[in-house]
Amino acid sequence: MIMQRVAIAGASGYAGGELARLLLMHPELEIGALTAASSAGSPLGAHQPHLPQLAGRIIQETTADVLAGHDVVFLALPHGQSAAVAAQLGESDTVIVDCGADHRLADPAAWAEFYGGAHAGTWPYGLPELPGQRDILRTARRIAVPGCYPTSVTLALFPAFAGGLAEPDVVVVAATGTSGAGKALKPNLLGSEVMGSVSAYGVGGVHRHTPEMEQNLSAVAGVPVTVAFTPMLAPMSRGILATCTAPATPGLTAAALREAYENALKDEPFVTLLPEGVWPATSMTYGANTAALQVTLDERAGRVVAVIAIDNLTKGTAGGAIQSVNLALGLPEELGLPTNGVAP
Ligand SMILES: NC(=O)C1=CN([C@@H]2O[C@H](COP(=O)(O)OP(=O)(O)OC[C@H]3O[C@@H](n4cnc5c(N)ncnc54)[C@H](OP(=O)(O)O)[C@@H]3O)[C@@H](O)[C@H]2O)C=CC1
Ligand SMILES: CC(=O)N[C@@H](CCC(=O)OP(=O)(O)O)C(=O)O
Repeated sequence: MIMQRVAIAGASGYAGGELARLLLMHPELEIGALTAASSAGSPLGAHQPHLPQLAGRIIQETTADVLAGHDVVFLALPHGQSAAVAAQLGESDTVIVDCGADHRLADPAAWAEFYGGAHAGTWPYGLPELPGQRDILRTARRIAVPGCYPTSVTLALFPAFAGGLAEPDVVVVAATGTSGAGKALKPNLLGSEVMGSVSAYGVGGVHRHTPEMEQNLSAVAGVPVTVAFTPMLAPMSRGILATCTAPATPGLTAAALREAYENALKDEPFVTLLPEGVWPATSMTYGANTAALQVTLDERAGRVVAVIAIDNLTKGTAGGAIQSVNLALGLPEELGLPTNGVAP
């Protein structure tokens, strides 16, 4: 069997480390160059000690020359850097996968409002579960990996909007772990600030993932969907738990809602609709490329309520990225990806 060679730019970071962990388990992808910035020249084992199989590999500079000659290049770099590196790589048949935000948004005005600076362009969106998206990804040579919160919220609500079961007025409250912010030291992420406390941040419609959620759900609904999004920081390293609600369309019953979700998700390998009465917890999805989902109708408030858990680094970044790459390379979508979590 001829293995396809894969480079990871940003290998010393959280997303790069999770890509490497998963790629070590992939039967048809082999890890080639590992690159970064300030850590170039040092062994990967100094930055990702949980990956002994790669401990002796030396991290290289992130240059077009080092990344050339691979079948797939994952860019797990800060916003702005991935567009710059992708531009240096130029036109090629290599599958280039941006784990950052640079190529996710279709609307340059939304980019300018939430990120600022020049919009790099729009690449095929790496969420195979979105209706119609699998076929697009099968021929894609550029892939924009969704943000971690948009992955969770889109998976939680797309069955409701695809079935015309909810009004386009979404409210999301979601808690995330600290790894979502990356490895660099940030004052609000010091252990003494995070331990034993849950706090809201990015309140009031300013979080940069808001337009991405609206983009995804509007495409499914066929009308503009607004999302009122409140993120929260929870004292855990990994995980997102998102509670997503929207007004139910008149006449919707709990049974019809459940049936619509069952039908929409029955063939999805990485979205589990939990048995009725079982509610998602981040611990169910730790290290798995699986989203754990539950839905109900709040009949008193007249709202669809969907609760979803993902691992932000697995389904929310690296696992979702490899799932899309499997499609782009003509491999089985599930190949090499863990579906089971770790419990307790
Ligand atoms: N963490 C998460 O849950 C998620 C992250 N992402 C995205 O993945 C990307 C990486 O995030 P994350 O891993 O958390 O971030 P980290 O801060 O943990 O890692 C950043 C990585 O990028 C490297 N790097 C920084 N600047 C440059 C540069 N100029 N040239 C080359 N390499 C550079 C760093 O290298 P060095 O250490 O040598 O400086 C490091 O390897 C981001 O775009 C983020 O949006 C997406 C979804 C979720
Ligand atoms: C705790 C924390 O700060 N979390 C990050 C998670 C977002 C993330 O990782 O998203 P990108 O893929 O767009 O980088 C945040 O809210 O900005």
